[in-house]
Amino acid sequence: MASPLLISPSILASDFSRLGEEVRAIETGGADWVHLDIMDGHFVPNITFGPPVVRALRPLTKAVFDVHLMITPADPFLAEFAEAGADLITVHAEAGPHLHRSLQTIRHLGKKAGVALNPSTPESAIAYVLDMIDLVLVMSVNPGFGGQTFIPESIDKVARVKAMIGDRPIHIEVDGGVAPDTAPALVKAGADVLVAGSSVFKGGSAAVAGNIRAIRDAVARG
Ligand SMILES: O=C(CO)[C@H](O)[C@H](O)COP(=O)(O)O
Repeated sequence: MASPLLISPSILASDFSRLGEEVRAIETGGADWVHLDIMDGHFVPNITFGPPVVRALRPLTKAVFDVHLMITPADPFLAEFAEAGADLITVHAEAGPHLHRSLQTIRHLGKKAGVALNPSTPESAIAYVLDMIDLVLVMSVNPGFGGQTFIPESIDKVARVKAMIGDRPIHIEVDGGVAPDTAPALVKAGADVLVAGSSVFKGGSAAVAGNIRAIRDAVARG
C-alpha cells in the first residue's frame, strides 16, 4: 500500500507526571497517531497502565489512539479498551489463545485491528488472518521496555510482510529503536507507520516537534 508516512510516538518514553501535556505536545508536534503501550507484567516483564488512563487522555486529542496490547489474555479487555477510546487495537500473535477470535472481536467492536509480531515470530503467523486486519506491527525490539537497541533483521522482515500483504490495505508499523538512523531503511522496506518513543521524547516536550521532523527529514533524504 503506497501511503504517506505516519508517525506514532510512544508515550512510554514521555514524562508520566505530565501525561496530558505530553499527549498535546505529540499532536501539536506533528504526529499522526498516539501509541499507547499496555503492559501486564505477564506477557512482558513490565507494567504500564490500563483503560482508565486511555479514557482520561481521550478528550485531549483527536489523534488516532493506536493501542498496543502486550497482555495475555487480551480478549477479556478488548471491549473496555474500545470503550475507553482506542481507534486501533493491536494484539500479539503470541498472546493467544485464539488470534482469529481476538481480531473478530476488535472488528465487531467497530475498531481497526492489528497483529503484532515479536522479533522471533515468523511472518507466517499472520497468513490466515490477512483479510481481517488493518495493521501488522513488526516489533524491532523485544517488547517490554523503551530505549532498546534496534534489531536490524527487522528490516528484511518488514520487506517479507510487505510481500505477503500485496495490495491489501494493511499498514505496516514498526516499533522499537526507531530513530532518524533506522527509519529510512524501514520505510524503503515497506513500513508506513513508525512508532518512536525515546527518539521523539529526548529533550522533553519542547523538543518533540523537532524530533518528529528529524525522523521525517531522514526518511525524505532516504
Ligand atoms: O512497545 C514498546 C516496547 O515494548 C515501545 O513502544 C518501544 O520500545 C518504543 O520505544 P523506543 O522508541 O524507545 O524503542
